[in-house]
Amino acid sequence: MISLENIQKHFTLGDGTVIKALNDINITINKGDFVTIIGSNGSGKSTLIKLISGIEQPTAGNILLNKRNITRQSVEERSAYVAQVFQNPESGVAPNLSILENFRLAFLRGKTKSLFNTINSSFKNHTRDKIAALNMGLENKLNMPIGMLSGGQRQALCLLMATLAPCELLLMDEPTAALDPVNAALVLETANNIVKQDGLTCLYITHNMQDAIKYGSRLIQLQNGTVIKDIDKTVTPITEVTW
Ligand SMILES: Nc1ncnc2c1ncn2[C@@H]1O[C@H](COP(=O)(O)OP(=O)(O)OP(=O)(O)O)[C@@H](O)[C@H]1O
Repeated sequence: MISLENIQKHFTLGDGTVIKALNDINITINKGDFVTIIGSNGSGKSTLIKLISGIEQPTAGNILLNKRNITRQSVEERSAYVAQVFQNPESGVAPNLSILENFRLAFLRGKTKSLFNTINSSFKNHTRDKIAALNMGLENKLNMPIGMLSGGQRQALCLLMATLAPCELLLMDEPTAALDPVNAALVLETANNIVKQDGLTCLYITHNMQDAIKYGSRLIQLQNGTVIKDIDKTVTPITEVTW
């Protein structure tokens, strides 16, 4: 589905120092893959995700989506098929808008925002049902500003919102880093269910060894900007992960 061909990403600092964040990455991610990405600090995980979402552009190499070259496409253009959940639950929400209004904005991703004020009862009921499935009791707080919720509650909603509009690729960069273990597990289970139900392709960065073992159908390990492991977990189940 998505291929990274001979990807390099270098950052040049103010003093001329060049940081080689990614070196000659060649990966093909197939439709339906749930790829867990691990690696030590600075190994290039976030940079890889940013290249796929379009936040960063590669220094060299190409990114192909269904054989179409999207290397120079903007984040906005890619938002038609890429959904992203960030590490910080503050990101990706408008804190002063209500839960319902945030869901409306998410639903309108890639469409005209002039439809923002057309929240009808059907949209409200649909949103309530989706949120009720989280079992967090948030379906009764649709008019509450989303900024008043806890980090875990917000992150669970971010995940639902990210996948509200049709998308093919879900990118998650340490989505549970700011959460306690109970909320982290809830968010990951929600993600896992959405990925399976909607048949999404997913890239998920984690520093948590247990999560790296438990979630995903494939595991990629980066080190110093290169891929050092690429394991199909459906063929070779993993019981241990070392950084
Ligand atoms: N905008 C930037 N400017 C300069 N250097 C950068 C920039 N973004 C990333 N880097 C550098 O690129 C390398 C890879 O960074 P990246 O954030 O991708 O690593 P990571 O594996 O996600 O790390 P972590 O686990 O700590 O989040 C690091 O050396 C980092 O300092």
